[in-house]
Amino acid sequence: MLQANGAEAEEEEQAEEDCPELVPIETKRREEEEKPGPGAKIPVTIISGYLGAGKTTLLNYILTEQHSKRIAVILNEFGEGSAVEKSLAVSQGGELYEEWLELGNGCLCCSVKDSGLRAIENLMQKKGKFDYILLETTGLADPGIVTVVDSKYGLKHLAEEKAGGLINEATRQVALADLIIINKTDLVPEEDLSQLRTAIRYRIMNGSINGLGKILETQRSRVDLSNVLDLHAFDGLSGISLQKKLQYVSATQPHLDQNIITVTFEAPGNAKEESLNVFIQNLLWEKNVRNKDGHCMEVIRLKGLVSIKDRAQQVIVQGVHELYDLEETPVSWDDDAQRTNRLVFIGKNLDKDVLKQLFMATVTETGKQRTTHSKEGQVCP
Ligand SMILES: Nc1nc2c(ncn2[C@@H]2O[C@H](COP(=O)(O)OP(=O)(O)OP(=O)(O)O)[C@@H](O)[C@H]2O)c(=O)[nH]1
Ligand SMILES: [Zn+2]
Repeated sequence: MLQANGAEAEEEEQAEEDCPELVPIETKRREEEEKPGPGAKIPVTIISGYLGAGKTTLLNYILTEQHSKRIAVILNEFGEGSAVEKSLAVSQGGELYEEWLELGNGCLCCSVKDSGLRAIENLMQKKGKFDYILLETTGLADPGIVTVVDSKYGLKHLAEEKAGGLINEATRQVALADLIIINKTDLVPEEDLSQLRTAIRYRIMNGSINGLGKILETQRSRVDLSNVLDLHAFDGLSGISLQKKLQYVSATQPHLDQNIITVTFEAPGNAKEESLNVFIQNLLWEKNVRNKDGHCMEVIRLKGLVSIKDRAQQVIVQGVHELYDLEETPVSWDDDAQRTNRLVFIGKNLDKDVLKQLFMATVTETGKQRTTHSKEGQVCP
């Protein structure tokens, strides 16, 4: 199923010539590593997983947890909304060496061939400043090595049907992972967890190149770091390099689910908390917000940095399917500066103008929360 045919094999060879070897393995001992020789390799860990599963939470945990490792992070971004993602994701201080990489809404294999690879190369030039490179890819990107799975929505993602009987993203991510982290175990009862475990094991056995993914369960992505950073321990077993994996995937699967798009915008002003909640609930719970064609918008993932009226602190909005949170950050708005709300929506049938207009209605004093694009009493399927 995942075998390359002749033409694809040629493409693979071509790609291999273009791409410097990225083999993520061969961690040297600390002492040996102090003076990195020409052949020294820095392990690359790719954190994959469906939208909102907990990848950034895992990155943040790794970056803030006490450990003696020097880690570089490349975090992919969502187009213009990158400022949001950065402010949500960056852990301050430390001696971390960070380099930001815009992958747009793209997939990893394309990105690794152009800007992604260059960013990694740039990091390689700074060899000696860090021991590991971590790279986060979006849920829709091609699979990597550590895959984070959402306990609450994982089964749904694994079961999603794709046109033409193609393997869905969630399944590919799980099948290709060296390490699978079942996260958010706090959100589900044991029966659900056990069902998810079974489904994942089944996918590993049946859809896999390596078939040896290790499974861990976490809350807030708190995993024993040796499991994440020392993936070379598993690699010997999988017998296939990162680059090969990416090529297998790019040769056999369309890159992204075309129907799912990202919409981002910025808007000035202070939102009224109650109106903001109604806006979000209409989108995530009622699902009664329609685009210009009359199709109901389906938001899979929502994140943003918002300004709420009478609150000094910046507030982060996080939504994953029907669940959402408004969380005050320790960061205060600069009094003199215009407060700017930044929002990122990922989903189907999204319309930027409509979303922005509805959001703007929550920030104007007179704005009534009235969605001209929702039909009374008619809920989307
Ligand atoms: N209840 C619960 N929530 C969690 C857990 N881990 C992460 N979250 C929340 O889930 C939301 C999404 O987490 P992120 O780490 O941003 O997910 P992500 O995979 O990086 O998301 P994308 O980059 O948008 O694909 C945030 O609101 C987190 O606080 C957990 O173990 N339990
Ligand atoms: Zn993230």
